[in-house]
Amino acid sequence: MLSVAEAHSIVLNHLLVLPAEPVSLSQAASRVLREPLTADRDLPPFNRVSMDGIAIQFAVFETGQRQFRVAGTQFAGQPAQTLTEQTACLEVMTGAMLPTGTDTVIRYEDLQITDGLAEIQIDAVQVGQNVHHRATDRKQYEELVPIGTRLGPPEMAVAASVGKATVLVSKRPKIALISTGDELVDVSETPEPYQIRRSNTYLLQTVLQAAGAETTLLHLPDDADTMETALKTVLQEYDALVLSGGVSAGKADFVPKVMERLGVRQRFHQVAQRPGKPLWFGASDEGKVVFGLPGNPVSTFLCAYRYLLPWLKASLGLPVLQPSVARLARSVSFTPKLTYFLPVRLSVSPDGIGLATPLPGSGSADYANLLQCDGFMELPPERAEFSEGEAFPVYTFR
Ligand SMILES: Nc1nc2c(c(=O)[nH]1)N[C@H]1C(S)=C(S)[C@@H](COP(=O)(O)OP(=O)(O)OC[C@H]3O[C@@H](n4cnc5c(N)ncnc54)[C@H](O)[C@@H]3O)O[C@H]1N2
Ligand code: MOO
Ligand SMILES: [Mg+2]
Repeated sequence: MLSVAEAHSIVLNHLLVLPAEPVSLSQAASRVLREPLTADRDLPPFNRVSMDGIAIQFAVFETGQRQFRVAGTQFAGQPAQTLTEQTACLEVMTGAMLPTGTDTVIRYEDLQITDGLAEIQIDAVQVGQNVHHRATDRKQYEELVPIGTRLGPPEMAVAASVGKATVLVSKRPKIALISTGDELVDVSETPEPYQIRRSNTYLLQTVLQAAGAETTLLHLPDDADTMETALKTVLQEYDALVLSGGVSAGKADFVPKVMERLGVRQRFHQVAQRPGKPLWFGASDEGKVVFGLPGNPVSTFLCAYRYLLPWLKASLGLPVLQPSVARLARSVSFTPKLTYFLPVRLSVSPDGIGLATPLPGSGSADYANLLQCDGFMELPPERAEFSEGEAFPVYTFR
């Protein structure tokens, strides 16, 4: 049976190829850049006054002069004025252009202005102080944000400041999230005693939307022909399908068979792991990708976090999620020769070390257990005993 690392690597060999599309900047938050952002002007574009006060010529201050006649006021949003009389000054406001003929700004806090005469009350003045000089942050044409960056708050601010009203980004992958199972009813329905409400697709939607996918929720019964007919259309309309349920050994587990009929070639079925052993993965020759996640909710979640999310991030050109490392807060035994994804609660010990406390629970159908869970610790298959204090990788989702 395939190892976790082998399955992960096969999944990452089937990334989506996403076209680029222009979107207006107001719709671009969290999208992934397909063009670099470059400075259209120097940053800052002019010598910018950075404190409210007066602008003077430093050479005059150096001669010992402390009183300067106020010759006018330079506000932000105006072209630069010129100080014609060298021994005078101009009042200047933060964000204004530094007036021509001046080079230094003294704050109001360090002055007294009486009857149009400003008296400087400090001696420690540096030439050029309180001026944010043109091009000191970045030069015109310099690349500010490279291709492949996700547009977070600073990137959005930079895009706006360089005039990108429209920005080229990766198209969001269209992913269909499909629950399967005759026992499943809609969230709005009252289940019969033999039914439950479907929950996996809501879990999947939360994982995938946050990472930038456009998702649609669908449901199919446990009937191979109905599934085949419906999925034929779905495959044409979406970049990828994520099914939950119908992939293990039951008489109503039709997903692998239906996918084969639809020309989606199986790349693997079953991974040496718990939970999630029945995981199915396939791709069509046209590049459509299908994840068949095991239906038990904890398996669905683990597989979504360990395989689907890295695949989506890599398809978007984003860094694939890296596990953190924590120490086991108590010893654990697990004898099957499978990678064991242990649900844990994370905390920090008094000496600053990350601690993972195993959560008791009744297995992979116990989705209520996830409410207390911060992540899954990945314990390797070749061992059965894991001692308190040993460190292992943890995939966290909080
Ligand atoms: N003989 C074997 N039986 C099973 C095996 C096995 O290897 N041999 N594997 C077990 C494991 S591990 C898992 S996990 C499940 C996987 O089952 P399927 O992927 O075939 O899923 P279903 O049979 O359709 O459902 C399993 C379970 O999950 C519930 N479910 C399904 N979808 C949803 C949903 N959208 N929301 C909430 N709950 C859902 C479903 O009601 C079932 O209880 O198979 C084991 N069996
Ligand atoms: O993946 Mo199954 O969830 O081990 O029960
Ligand atoms: Mg089944």
